[in-house]
Parts: sequence; structure tokens; C-alpha cells
Amino acid sequence: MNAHREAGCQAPRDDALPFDAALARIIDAIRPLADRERVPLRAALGRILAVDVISGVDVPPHDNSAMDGYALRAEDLPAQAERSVALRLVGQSLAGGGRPAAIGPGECARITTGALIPPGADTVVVQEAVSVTDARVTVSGTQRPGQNIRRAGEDLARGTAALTGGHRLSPADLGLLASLGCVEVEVLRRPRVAFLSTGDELRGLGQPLAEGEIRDSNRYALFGALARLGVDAYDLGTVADRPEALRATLARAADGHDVIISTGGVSVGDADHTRDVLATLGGIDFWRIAMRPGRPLAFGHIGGTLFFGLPGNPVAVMTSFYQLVRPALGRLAGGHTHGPRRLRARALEAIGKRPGRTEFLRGILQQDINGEPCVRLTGPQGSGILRSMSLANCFIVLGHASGPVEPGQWIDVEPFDDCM
Ligand SMILES: Nc1nc2c(c(=O)[nH]1)N[C@H]1C(S)=C(S)[C@@H](COP(=O)(O)OP(=O)(O)OC[C@H]3O[C@@H](n4cnc5c(N)ncnc54)[C@H](O)[C@@H]3O)O[C@H]1N2
Ligand code: MOO
Ligand SMILES: [Mg+2]
Repeated sequence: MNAHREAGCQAPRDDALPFDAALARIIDAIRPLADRERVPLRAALGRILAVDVISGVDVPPHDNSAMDGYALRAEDLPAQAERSVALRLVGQSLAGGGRPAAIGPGECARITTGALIPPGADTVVVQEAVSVTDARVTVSGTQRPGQNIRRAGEDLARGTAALTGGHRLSPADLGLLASLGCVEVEVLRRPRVAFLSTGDELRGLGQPLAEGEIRDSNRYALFGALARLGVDAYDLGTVADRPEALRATLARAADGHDVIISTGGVSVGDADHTRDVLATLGGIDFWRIAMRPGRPLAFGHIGGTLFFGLPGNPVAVMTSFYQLVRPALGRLAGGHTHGPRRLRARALEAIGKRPGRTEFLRGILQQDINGEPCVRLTGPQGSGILRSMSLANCFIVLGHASGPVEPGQWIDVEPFDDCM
């Protein structure tokens, strides 16, 4: 047991790692997964491409019309805008209708969007700009030579990289890969992440609550966060505040998972066993971060499995998850990673803050009447007040060195994305 706990005194306040240093240590400890698997195209949504995809075809495969109208030769267009010319309508080209016949001087062909350009033609005039009588099409001189033609390979030329390894596949990417004819895609294996709650006071849904007991809400929030990130998540349930029970669960989970996330039991209370168990099963890298919420967080490993002991308070769980676990899982997953998307917004209210820790408050980001971004708090910010997270659309980030915020001051915000 930790000496401070035995003595019943406060943990020292100066050994907490600055947030940036903690994040850097976590990221440093992670080697990206490299195992690959082939999956059907639709199953590849949200997965990370393992290799570059080089196009074996031109997209589009042939020159084609961008509009419904008439294909003609630019040399037949009148030289002056106020002049017009009547061309003989000699054929047609419909999308999917096969190779059209060539057109000669003074001729044109009916054409639809996506249809092949007839040999000899190099310009398409939209049908709204012509008049047609007795197989003669009258075109004015206001047309531009070469207009309304989509060139073969203009979207993607054969031999060029359509997508590069490490890219997370979006809906547009599935469409792009389908346009290349890809039936299967080679992607990286997903991280396997086990999660659990600890606490004698926790009861599952549907179980009766005795006095002093509460619902285990963290497992649901974590389930949601992990599901949105697209990792393979395994719910290990709720574990009692007994070191042997926790040790048995963690030892089992370390086999077959890349990451274990627990909540609760990382602080200095009498029933907080997570750190002791982690120290005996594996190792603790650090356990306190100068951030709020989320100050107690035990990061370490059990064998080759990374371990995140998140604090029990529900908002601390979510904040440390988004700020520390999420970037870690992003690096582990092997994809290109991006830092947080921070913007500046004007504070609509005063916010108390003392230097020496990074604070992540929950805010509502909007535009003021001048169209400038402004942000207000979601209300009380206690780390047990999960509604502060639920109402928010952004984190307000007050850096390690920053002091109190005045109304009207520009501050950093991180808008939630579709993973939150
Ligand atoms: N003397 C000190 N006390 C505390 C400190 C400190 O530095 N010195 N830090 C506080 C901070 S900050 C946090 S955060 C918490 C972290 O506590 P633990 O990780 O030990 O978590 P627990 O004690 O198990 O639980 C804290 C709180 O959260 C509730 N909880 C836990 N799990 C769940 C769950 N799955 N669903 C819903 N709610 C949960 C639990 O009932 C407690 O109320 O320590 C402070 N104390
Ligand atoms: O770090 Mo604790 O999260 O403030 O409640
Ligand atoms: Mg505790």
C-alpha cells in the first residue's frame, strides 16, 4: 500500500505529470499494429488501409459528356458571338449505348451525360442553348471550344495512387474503390480493447439498488466511445473492490487484448486497488497528471498489453478517454493521426482557473451575432456531472500555465467530432 494512504494524508501535489508530457509518454510507449486482413469493400468502412491502392484503370475510363446536348466539332462554331450556324444531326450517343459513329464537318450528334464522345467531336453544347428543326441544330457563337467534356483519367489516372496506406476509409473512399473495381480491401487489424468497471457500489441495469449503490454508467459511456472509434471492444463487466478479483480479471484480459481500460479505484482511497494490482501484474509508467478532470490515471502495461486505469468519476472517464486514450488507440491502430482540432472562441463568461494544470471544461460553441465563435460552459463542471458532457459540443481547453478567464477573452476550444 502507498505510504500516503497509510498515513491518511494528502498525496503530494507536485509529482503530477504535465498533460503534454503524459500524452507524449503514452504515445511513445505505443508501437502501431501491423497485422493485415482482407475484407469485403463494405466491411472496410472506417478501417485503415494497409497498403497504397494504385489505380489499374483510368477514372473515368473514357472521354465523356458532362451534359445532355449535342456533340460537335469546335471548328464548326461561329467565330463571332452574334452569329449562328446550323449543323446536320447525324447520330446519337447515349450513356451505356456503345461506341458512337464519327461525325464529320458541319455535323453533330445527340449526346447524353456520361455518353462517349463521337470520334471527330470535341465540344458539347447543352440542349438549352440550341434550337432544333428538321434534323438541323442551330448553335450560336457564344460556346467555348472543348467545353462540357470530361477527360479519361481526369478523376484518377491509371498508375497513380488512389489512396495511401494508413488512410482511414470514408464513405467517399468506398465509392472511389468501387469505381476502380475493388471487391476486397487490405486493411490493418483492429485493436482489441477490453474494458471494465471497478467498484463495490456499482450495479448493472435491471439489478435492484440498495442504499449507497449506483448504476455502473461508465461501461456504457466507454462502450459508446470505443464503438465510435471502430476498435474491437470487449466488455469485461463490473469487478468488486477486491485486489484478488481485479488481479484475476486483469491477468485473464491481458491475454488476447492489446489494451485494457478500467475505471475507478486509481486514487488514494481505502478501496482503490488498481495501482497496486497493476504494479504486481506488470508495471506503472505514471499515475498522476496535472489535468482536470482526470488527475489520477494509472498508465502502464501487463506483459505486452497496454493498461489505462481511468479514474471513476464519469466525466473524468470521458475526458481522459478522449484526451489520452483516443490518441493512443489512434496510434496503435496504425493510421495517419492528426492532433486535436483546436479553434479559438470568445468566452461568454468568466471561468476560474489556476496555473499548474490543464483543464478541460465542457462547453457549447456557437456563433455570435457577428458570426464570430463564442463559447459558454454547459453549467456545473463537477467531474461527477455527466450531463456537463452530454450537453456539450466542445471541450474548452485551458492550458497548463493559464490563469482565470475574463468574459470576452479568446480561449481554445476543441469541437467534438462524430466520434464523440
Ligand atoms: N484524497 C483524495 N481524494 C481524491 C483525489 C485525491 O487526489 N485525493 N482525487 C479525486 C479525483 S480528482 C478523482 S477523479 C477520484 C478518482 O477516484 P477513483 O479512480 O479512485 O474512483 P472511485 O473512488 O472508484 O470512484 C470515484 C467516483 O466515481 C464513481 N464511479 C466509479 N465508477 C463508476 C461507474 N462505473 N459508473 C458510475 N460512477 C462510477 C464512484 O461511485 C465515485 O463517486 O478520486 C477523487 N478523490
Ligand atoms: O480528476 Mo478528478 O477527475 O477531477 O474528478
Ligand atoms: Mg477512489
